[in-house]
Formats: sequence, C-alpha cells, structure tokens
Amino acid sequence: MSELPPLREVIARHGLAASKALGQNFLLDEQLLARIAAIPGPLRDRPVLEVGPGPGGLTRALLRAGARVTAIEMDRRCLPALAELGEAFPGQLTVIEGDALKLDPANLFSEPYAIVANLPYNVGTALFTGWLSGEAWPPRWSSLTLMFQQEVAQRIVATPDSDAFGRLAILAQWRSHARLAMKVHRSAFTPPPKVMSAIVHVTPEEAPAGVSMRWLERVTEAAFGQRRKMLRQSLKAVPGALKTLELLGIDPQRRAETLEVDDFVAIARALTLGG
Ligand SMILES: C[S@@+](CC[C@H](N)C(=O)[O-])C[C@H]1O[C@@H](n2cnc3c(N)ncnc32)[C@H](O)[C@@H]1O
Repeated sequence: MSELPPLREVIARHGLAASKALGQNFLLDEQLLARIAAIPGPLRDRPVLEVGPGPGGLTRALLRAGARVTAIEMDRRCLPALAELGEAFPGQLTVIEGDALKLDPANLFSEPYAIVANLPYNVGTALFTGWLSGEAWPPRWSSLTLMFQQEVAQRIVATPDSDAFGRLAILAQWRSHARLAMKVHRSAFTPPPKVMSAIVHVTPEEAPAGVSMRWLERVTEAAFGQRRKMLRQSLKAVPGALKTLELLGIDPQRRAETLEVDDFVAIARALTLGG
C-alpha cells in the first residue's frame, strides 16, 4: 500500500474547507473507503470514472485497488491535492477539471468503464438518470457505484407495493440490476450531512426487446404522476394505454405502484409497437 499522508492533513495543507455550495461532505475513513472501492469488484488495470473526487479519499482507495482512474472535479481548489495523488500512483490517475453534468464520459474511454461517485444529492440523481436513460443499450459503462441519500437509494431498489416504488425504480431495474450495497452513517462524513446515506450498485442487463425508453418514460411518468389514482384515470392521456391494459389483462382499477417492472415493460412494448 502506498504511504500517503492522512486525508485530514491533505485537507488542512490545501485549505479544502468543505463548501456547502458544492455539496461537499468528505469521507476520511480509509477502511470505509477501501470497502466502497471494493463494491465494483476487482479493479486492477480497469478503467474507472470517478465523479467529484474532492480531496481524493475515494480516489486513493480506487488507485490502491489498481484502477486506472479518470476523475472529474469542478472545485479547482482540489486539483493540487489530486495532482499529488497522481504522483504517488504514476500513470494511474487523470484529473479533468469541469462539471460532470456537461461532459459525456463515453468520449473519455475506449473500453467499458466502472463509474464510482460520492456526489451531492441533486447532481448524483441527475447524472444517474442520464446514465440510465439512453436508448442505446448496453451502455458504455460496466457498473455504477453511487452514494445517495438513503431515501433515494431505497427508491432506486424499491419493489412493488411500497411507497418508494416509482419511476426511479423502474428506470434502474427494467434493463439493469440495482442493489443497495452499503448503508453509510451520516457521522462518516466531514461535515456530517443531515440524513443517512447509502450506496447503490447497478449493473446493466440485457434490455427487453422491442421497448423504447421514450414510451416507458411516458407511461411511468403518467402512471406515477398520479400515483394514488387508478390506472384507468392516470393513463387516460396516453394514447392506446387503456386498450393495452385490456389486451394484457391488467385490471385498470389497479394503482401504478401495484404493477411489476415487467408489467410496465409490457405496456411500453405494446405502445412502442403501436407507434
Ligand atoms: C460529497 S463530496 C465527495 C468528495 C469525495 N469523493 C469524498 O468521498 O470524500 C462531492 C464532490 O463532488 C464535487 N462536485 C459537485 N458537483 C460536481 C459536478 N457537477 N461535477 C464534478 N464534480 C462535482 C464537489 O466539488 C465535491 O468535491
């Protein structure tokens, strides 16, 4: 294991007081960071995209695991600390200064890459939905290992018949496997956020044939936009949807959250076929 200065020292030496505006809550416990870096599986010589490395705690864990890391960070104050880290792991770390919301990571890699990130809540959710929403499948990434507020993580892995089940679960599960990999107590962060966090791990699976993402989104948006209503009401505005329920034998008196992910896929497939 490379000898590196403790993260607290790196933060103090580079004046990296956590910025609220940038959603900075740093992880400093190196054992915890090593466990997070192990979630994607063996990383030796594997390309990894890390979004929001900050002072580099998770980054050093990924580098120690042998990954070839490309890291995107928008806080330029962190760049000297990350440059030092790069020197300790020659040839393993590339740092890009920028806003991950404005960059297409696929352009940075020539082979499948694992994405790992501990991001501010709003940025994490926006990137997550973007990475899962492309029509092209499988995606260029091989897995997502992302920290969320625990409540959001639970919505991503939710199963039917629960309040947490909705658009996010369907987006994450209809052609991927999503699991809650680790809960992280708020006290693990500096400074501690108000709520608990959890890490979700997502791997792509084969996409069901004949389903367009656009139709799936349209149906789930309508169905969960009025989640307390029966489907015959909530899906009224989606052309062909009520007829499709009848053809598939889905009772229109049911509410969206009682349907399986596969039911939404079947509805979207019929609508995709119909136009
Ligand atoms: C919650 S901190 C985590 C830092 C570090 N990965 C850790 O685990 O200790 C989030 C990091 O993401 C960076 N960040 C926030 N928004 C970003 C964006 N749109 N693009 C790239 N980095 C961003 C912040 O500057 C910060 O360093």
